[in-house]
Amino acid sequence: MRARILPKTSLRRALSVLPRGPRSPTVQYAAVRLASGISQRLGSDRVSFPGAVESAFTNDLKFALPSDHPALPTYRVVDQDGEIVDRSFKPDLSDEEVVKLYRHMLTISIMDPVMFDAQRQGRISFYMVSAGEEAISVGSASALDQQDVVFCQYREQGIFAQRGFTLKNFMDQLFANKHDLGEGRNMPVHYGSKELNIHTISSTLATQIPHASGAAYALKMQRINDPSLPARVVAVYFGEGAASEGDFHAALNIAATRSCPVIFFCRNNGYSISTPTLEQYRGDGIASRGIGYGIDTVRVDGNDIWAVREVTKKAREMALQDGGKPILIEAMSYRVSHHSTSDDSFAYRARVEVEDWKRRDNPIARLRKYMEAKGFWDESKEKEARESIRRDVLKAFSDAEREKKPPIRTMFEDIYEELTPDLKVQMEELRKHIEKYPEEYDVGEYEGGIDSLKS
Ligand SMILES: Cc1ncc(C[n+]2csc(CCOP(=O)(O)OP(=O)(O)O)c2C)c(N)n1
Ligand SMILES: [K+]
Repeated sequence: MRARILPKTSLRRALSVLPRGPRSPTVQYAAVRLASGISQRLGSDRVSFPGAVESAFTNDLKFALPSDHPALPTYRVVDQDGEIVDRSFKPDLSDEEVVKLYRHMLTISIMDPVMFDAQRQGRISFYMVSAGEEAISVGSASALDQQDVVFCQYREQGIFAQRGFTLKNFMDQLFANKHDLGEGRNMPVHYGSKELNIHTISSTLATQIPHASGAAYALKMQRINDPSLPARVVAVYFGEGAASEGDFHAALNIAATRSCPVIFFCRNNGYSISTPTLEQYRGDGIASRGIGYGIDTVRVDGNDIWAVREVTKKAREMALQDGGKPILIEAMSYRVSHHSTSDDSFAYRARVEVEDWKRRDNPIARLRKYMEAKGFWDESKEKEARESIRRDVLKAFSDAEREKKPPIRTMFEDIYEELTPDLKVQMEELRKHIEKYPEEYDVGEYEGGIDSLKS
């Protein structure tokens, strides 16, 4: 007899009728009994294992094969030619709002090569561009609430731009000047903004993912204690390479078991530095992992800003249902650029592959074609937009480059509320050292020079 497979949701449904919050052992056992009661009614055996209460018994010895499961489809609304392919789609933005999104994508794509070249000229120490991924960051950010909490990896400058990070904010961080919100302590591109609810980027891959689950759990608990608080979700971004880290798995599982309102947003761009996805995994991308952890999952065309917006809007809605739950979005794209200024990607991929991709599809060109077809964009508007953005980028660049670095003293601050006696001694040692070797240190670059080290 072939066993009947029960809907996966039945245990969850059984648990959902029970009161929320930590459950007593008796309540937990009741939920398992309830769920196994459902399976008994459908005619399977009487015993059910606590680890698989919804699994029916079978006499067929059969291994589940990945090939039995077709790859998850990739949702899209607008195709490469800017044509709407989802007939049910209704744009929810005015023409002016669409232009705003487009300008944010353009801004990033104009700032990126300027700063990449600035690194080559030795004017900043490092840079990473996000060419080909502008729709993912701008589109998803446009579907979040400003109060939602965001964790980024490092290739999501479009999220910062969309949430209100200005060109000055970008440049101040890149030049590590005295206006940098991080006081010059991080490598370039490791932005963060408390005001915009975006946590500071960390170089250490995937650490942001469990942080995001924890933050989502905190939001959920705060709202249980005070239901008048606004409903917020956490959105966390990472590459498919970062999803090979243990932190990714721990984060998904804790979010699933604790029902945390977090959107896991994977940018699958085909490469983790030099490692192509073919060598990174054998399963159906990152989406299959979400499903494996019991998380509602969708795959989307990352070059289609409309599709990215639609799935993010829906994901946000779902993440707030039933008291909160995690969602996974896998956005497919292609990393058009080198990984960073420290990489030459033609050492591991063919130039023709990249050229092919550029010709075939591009998120900015796609939205431009859409806007032109709708009749609210044309060549002269494009030219004006590109020129004015380029002017703004160069102005912010030269303003930020001219500014002094933060006071040297700031390197001792913000660890403790006040400088500890030990830190005061170290600061004094540094001051004496600089005074002893004045030719070795150009303290004039730093706000306040050596005086900031006086206690
Ligand atoms: C824990 C850790 N391991 C390795 C690295 C080195 N590293 C930096 S970026 C990167 C590739 C990550 O690729 P992916 O997550 O797919 O993002 P993408 O760069 O493609 O946007 C690696 C291996 C790191 N920063 N941290
Ligand atoms: K990647």
